[in-house]
Amino acid sequence: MAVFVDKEANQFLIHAELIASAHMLSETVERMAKNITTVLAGQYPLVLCVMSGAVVFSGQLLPLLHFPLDFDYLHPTRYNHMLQGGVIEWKVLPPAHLKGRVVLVLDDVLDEGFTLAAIRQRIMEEGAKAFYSAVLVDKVIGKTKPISADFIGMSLPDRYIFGYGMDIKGLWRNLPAIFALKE
Ligand SMILES: O=P(O)(O)OC[C@H]1O[C@H](OP(=O)(O)OP(=O)(O)O)[C@H](O)[C@@H]1O
Ligand code: HPA
Repeated sequence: MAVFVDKEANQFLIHAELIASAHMLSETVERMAKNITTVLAGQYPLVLCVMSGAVVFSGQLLPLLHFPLDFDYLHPTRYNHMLQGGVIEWKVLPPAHLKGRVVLVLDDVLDEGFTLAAIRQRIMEEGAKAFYSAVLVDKVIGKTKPISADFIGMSLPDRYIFGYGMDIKGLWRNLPAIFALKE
């Protein structure tokens, strides 16, 4: 099993192209933290990490937000180890203590936008006072999306990306940079 996984994982890396380096990502997250601070400092927001893809982004961003906040997570999934999205399945729903709060949702990638739109709908239905979203990557897909993010790290072309929290068939969330398969 481990040998088979190693082989598949190495094949992905051999055919990968660097899209955003660790240095570029750290500068991007610093800039986002400044923008988020300008808008949300003093509002005691509830910050929600969208598991699993936003785990690295959230972990890097949080220590740069120097104001009081609460932190929790939610887990919808739509890709489930596939390269194309399907129906949204809620593995973990947004927490009940969001009622009356200013909520900031952190996600790794805004692709077709269905996941973030479903998250916003659920959070507003549960009684949040205001909804903000920050995405590390906004993909340029040439189609109108059902939602746009309030804070965007970088726009990238419509290619499947992985690393920095994002998986390719469940693998390589642990890479420190963002890669895409060579075209
Ligand atoms: O804009 P969309 O096309 O809806 O896609 C974006 C969502 O897809 C990914 O999650 P995924 O379903 O892969 O869950 P995971 O992070 O647990 O793998 C990603 O983390 C976003 O939340
Ligand atoms: O390009 C992607 N990479 C990883 N996860 C994703 N979820 C939507 N698009 C992507």
